[in-house]
Amino acid sequence: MEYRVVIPAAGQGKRMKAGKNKLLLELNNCPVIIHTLRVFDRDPACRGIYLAIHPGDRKTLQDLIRRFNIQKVVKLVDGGEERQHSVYNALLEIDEGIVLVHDGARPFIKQATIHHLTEEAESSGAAIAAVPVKDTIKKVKGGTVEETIERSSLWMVQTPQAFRLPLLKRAHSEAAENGFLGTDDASLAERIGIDVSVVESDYDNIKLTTPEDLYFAEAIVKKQEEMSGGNKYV
Ligand SMILES: Nc1ccn([C@@H]2O[C@H](COP(=O)(O)OP(=O)(O)OP(=O)(O)O)[C@@H](O)[C@H]2O)c(=O)n1
Ligand SMILES: C[C@](O)(CO)[C@H](O)COP(=O)(O)O
Repeated sequence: MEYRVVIPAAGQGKRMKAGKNKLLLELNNCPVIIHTLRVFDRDPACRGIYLAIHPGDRKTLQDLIRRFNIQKVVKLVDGGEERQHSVYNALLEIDEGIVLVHDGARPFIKQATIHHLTEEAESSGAAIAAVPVKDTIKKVKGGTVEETIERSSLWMVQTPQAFRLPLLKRAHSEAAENGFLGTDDASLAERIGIDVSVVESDYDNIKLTTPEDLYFAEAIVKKQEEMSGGNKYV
């Protein structure tokens, strides 16, 4: 199932405290954003990458895309103040088909998950990657436990999130009209009554958010290289 992908990459990485966009940090001598772009660039089903960027990173990203021979970036779009604005700006450049939204900061997404999501979005309209919560989750107020939340129905939501394009455009435009800001794209669809399917992903698909995530990322890169004899994208 062919698709196009929006990759929001316009953040500042404040929680990473790297002093620059965390997507430019290197894992195994290759910037995080290139790891992410390569997964889609090497997927025959991907018909185009729409990258939302901070204007200050444009030249750097153009150079990296050229240096690492990434072929499928159709457009570098200026991002916005929040992730949601960045995604919407890129979305407006796409006209047809199934669209995925995938964080630039999640470099370990697997092609199998992408394909499962695109098929699910084609049949149901909207599908997200997620994994079951492993820890016990409690609601805390003022330092005291209010409630232990039943865990069996709790999932940690990731990206990619896949949609039929008109549905996601409507979800974004209605959110913008109503001043609603969500932390993911599915929440914009949920609020206008759209059912969102869940596709079970894996725990390697981490988002690089805080400094300790880099230790996990190094370990995942190493594991993937060992498993694939040096080529983690096959
Ligand atoms: N205005 C923004 C904010 C975030 N992102 C992107 O959305 C993804 C997920 O966001 P997050 O991990 O929160 O990244 P940052 O916003 O960079 O991090 P922080 O919140 O710590 O500043 C990242 O690929 C990030 O580049 C974006 O395109 N535009
Ligand atoms: C979209 C997301 O990655 C799903 O887990 C997440 O919600 C992004 O949120 P953040 O606040 O930008 O980390």
